[in-house]
Amino acid sequence: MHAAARRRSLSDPFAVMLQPPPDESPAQREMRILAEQQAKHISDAIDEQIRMDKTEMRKAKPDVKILLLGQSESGKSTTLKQFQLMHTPAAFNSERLAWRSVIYLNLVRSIRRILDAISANPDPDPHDLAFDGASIISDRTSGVSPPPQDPEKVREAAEKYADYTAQLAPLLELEERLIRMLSEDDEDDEATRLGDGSTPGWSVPRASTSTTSSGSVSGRRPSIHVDASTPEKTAAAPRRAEVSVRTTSNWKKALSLRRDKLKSTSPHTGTNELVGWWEDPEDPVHVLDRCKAAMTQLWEDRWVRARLQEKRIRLEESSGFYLDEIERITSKKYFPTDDDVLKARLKTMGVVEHEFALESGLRRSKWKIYDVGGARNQRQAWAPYFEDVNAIIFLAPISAFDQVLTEDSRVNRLEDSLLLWRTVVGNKLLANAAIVLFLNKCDLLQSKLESGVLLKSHLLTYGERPNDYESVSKYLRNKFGLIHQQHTPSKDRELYIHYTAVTDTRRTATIIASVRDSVLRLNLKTSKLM
Ligand SMILES: Nc1nc2c(ncn2[C@@H]2O[C@H](COP(=O)(O)OP(=O)(O)OP(=O)(O)O)[C@@H](O)[C@H]2O)c(=O)[nH]1
Ligand SMILES: [Mg+2]
Repeated sequence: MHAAARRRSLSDPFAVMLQPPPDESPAQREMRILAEQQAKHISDAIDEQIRMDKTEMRKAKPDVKILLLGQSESGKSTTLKQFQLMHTPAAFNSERLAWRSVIYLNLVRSIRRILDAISANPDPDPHDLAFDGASIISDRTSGVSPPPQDPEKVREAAEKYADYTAQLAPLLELEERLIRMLSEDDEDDEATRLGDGSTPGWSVPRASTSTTSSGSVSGRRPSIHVDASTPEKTAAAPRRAEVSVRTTSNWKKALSLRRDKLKSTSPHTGTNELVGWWEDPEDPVHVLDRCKAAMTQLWEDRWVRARLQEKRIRLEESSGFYLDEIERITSKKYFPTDDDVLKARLKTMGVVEHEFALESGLRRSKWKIYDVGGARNQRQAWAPYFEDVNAIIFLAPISAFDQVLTEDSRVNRLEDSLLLWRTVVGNKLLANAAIVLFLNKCDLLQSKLESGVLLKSHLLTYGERPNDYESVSKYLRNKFGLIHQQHTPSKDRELYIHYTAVTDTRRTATIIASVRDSVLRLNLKTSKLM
């Protein structure tokens, strides 16, 4: 309340009572004026405090709350990285070095996938089916036993496998070490509590870890762990399971700060000096450097490529693919580029919150963006965030039409995306939220179609339509659009659809700017209506 409004009028009985007495002496008058001045001073201070509190409150409340939704590997965290690159580049840069370990881990994992694939006695791994883009149709008919093998070929395969495994054994040890490094600041009880990722304790917003644009973390400690939660990922081979991260900041900090530990005592001055990580004999880069030639040989081996093709393993289309750049990635002074960081794959567990200040025209707005885990056992954590969200960015990786889910190899990824989309757009809590659909991984869709993979083999309703990028992308756009139209609880809600490849910085920057403007425009319209 303003001070003037608190001053009492003469009709106020208290004001009448407080009127100066008619026989007031000059000394009394002076005292009274002083007291009134003090009271006014206090009253003004209170008013100022209230005004400041209001401003603070306005500051604390984000203008826009956005949820990134979509199945696992749809590109949610990559989209968030693009927001960071555009709006908090300093924070992105400060975390760049920490991504090195994830990139190494992705590279080592690709090598292990090849070794598994060429193994003479392969251990059937449902992840590989999901990973290599095996179609749901071919999976369902794969009960046929393989033709009898030529003994000479079997011997050759066994020799090759033994040879490569011996040369690359240090990499397999390095994989364990990298996982340990990434989870070093994890707490035992936390890791246990996380369990299968469905513990109610962290599935509600309150329990989420809050990260700000500058990368600071508040709330619970993060944890990175090998996700052995899904049925397929049991005792078979925990190393095969994907490495996941509950939050993104502490591990980044821990690995960036590792640089500070790299001090050596100078032989000349006797003082501690900061040195590069490559001077640290324990750094993973040395193992990678030693295995560089064997890795390159393995990846370029035509016999190996033929085995991968037989098993329909298309590593080039997989997440965290760096095999074409072994030389650069394993060099001693390797420093991840923007593209390397965007390509790095680390599965999200739980919900991660990021804040951004976005400029649009002359207006600066505060955005909170929530990145969630998209795997099936993560989805129950989404609903508590629906309530007052302003917009949803839903990512549907349309290149995945011939792939199955990692967590359930019976389910086609496109089918899962369509069902998930239907649930999201039909949700009443989201009736007032703007819906933005990213038909993502368009780059992969294009190369997949060009390599001859037919959409109609996986999506029967596609029929005899042409199998080119234009026709397929348009068809899928219409399919998603129609589901929205049929299931939306508010008929006049606008749907914004974009064809995206969120690893492409230039293209995504334009799309993000357009999303920002649409969301702000809608927000303004809604607040005027209220
Ligand atoms: N080529 C290509 N790769 C992409 C694209 N979008 C994402 N990726 C890659 O796909 C992988 C998975 O992306 P993420 O952003 O980690 O997926 P997510 O949706 O956060 O997955 P969860 O955390 O498991 O829910 C990463 O290695 C990305 O670099 C794209 O449009 N094109
Ligand atoms: Mg993620």
